[in-house]
Amino acid sequence: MVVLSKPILDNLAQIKTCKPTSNIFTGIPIVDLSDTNAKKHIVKACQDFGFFKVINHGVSMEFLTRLETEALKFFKSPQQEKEKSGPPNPFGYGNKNIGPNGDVGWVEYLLFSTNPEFLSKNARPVIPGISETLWLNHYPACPSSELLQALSGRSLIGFGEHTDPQLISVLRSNNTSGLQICLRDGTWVSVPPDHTTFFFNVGDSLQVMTNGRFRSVKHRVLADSLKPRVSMIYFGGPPLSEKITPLSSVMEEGEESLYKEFTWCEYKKSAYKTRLGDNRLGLFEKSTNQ
Ligand SMILES: O=C(O)CCC(=O)C(=O)O
Ligand SMILES: [Fe+2]
Repeated sequence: MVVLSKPILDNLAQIKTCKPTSNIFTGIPIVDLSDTNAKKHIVKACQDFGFFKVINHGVSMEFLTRLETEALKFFKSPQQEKEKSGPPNPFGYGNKNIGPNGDVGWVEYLLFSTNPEFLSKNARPVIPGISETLWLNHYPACPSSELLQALSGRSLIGFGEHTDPQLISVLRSNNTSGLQICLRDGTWVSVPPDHTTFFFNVGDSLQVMTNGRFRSVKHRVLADSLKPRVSMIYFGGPPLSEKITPLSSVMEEGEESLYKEFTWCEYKKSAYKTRLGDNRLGLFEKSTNQ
């Protein structure tokens, strides 16, 4: 019998585990930004999967490695030091608790705003007029053989299943696996990591703006017990007061919106009251007989 020490049991108590899947997804659409047809490939990928990987993006490896090194430096600092940058409310350091409604994961993170009032004078938003957040995640490797044994082959959930509420998310990670996406048929598949590329995923707002043509993809992260994973995600969302409605340019004649009208501010407020895995868009869907 394995007798676990109290701190390890405390660590495990609230964090969910799941059976690791060996389902490696080899069909991820790859968009080459140097290809003149890149736009077409992006649209198809957003329709089919809500997910794609970008190569030839022009961001230097040296810059990405520097960012990763700085992120790791922060996450390796003493817990007390890190806590001084918390809570993540709305920006700062968070540990295990994700959001205010009881979601927990094997993850610590740092949330930044790119809002001008928080930025140094040398920094500027990536897309002016868009509400932007940067999120750094660190999924530590399993700290002890005791915990590893207690898991008995199961994986700790690093970041539980969810869709991103914004328009688009751009993710770069180190070469540790963990990210999984849910395909249309409900199968979870693992995305092979690639530290040289960026992964893009469609968020809820873009699903609404395309009246369901683009798919806000459900995803999650399983922690790797042997290697830490570090990821950085840029979330581009609408401005706060913006109404989220289907774009007239994508609608066909006579086509009705599948969603009730709402602003990004209303959506954020409503999402804040839900759990990570809830279908947040459900509240804003029109019922079929409306
Ligand atoms: O850390 C990752 O790889 C993805 C995390 C994620 O989905 C998120 O922060 O919304
Ligand atoms: Fe996400």
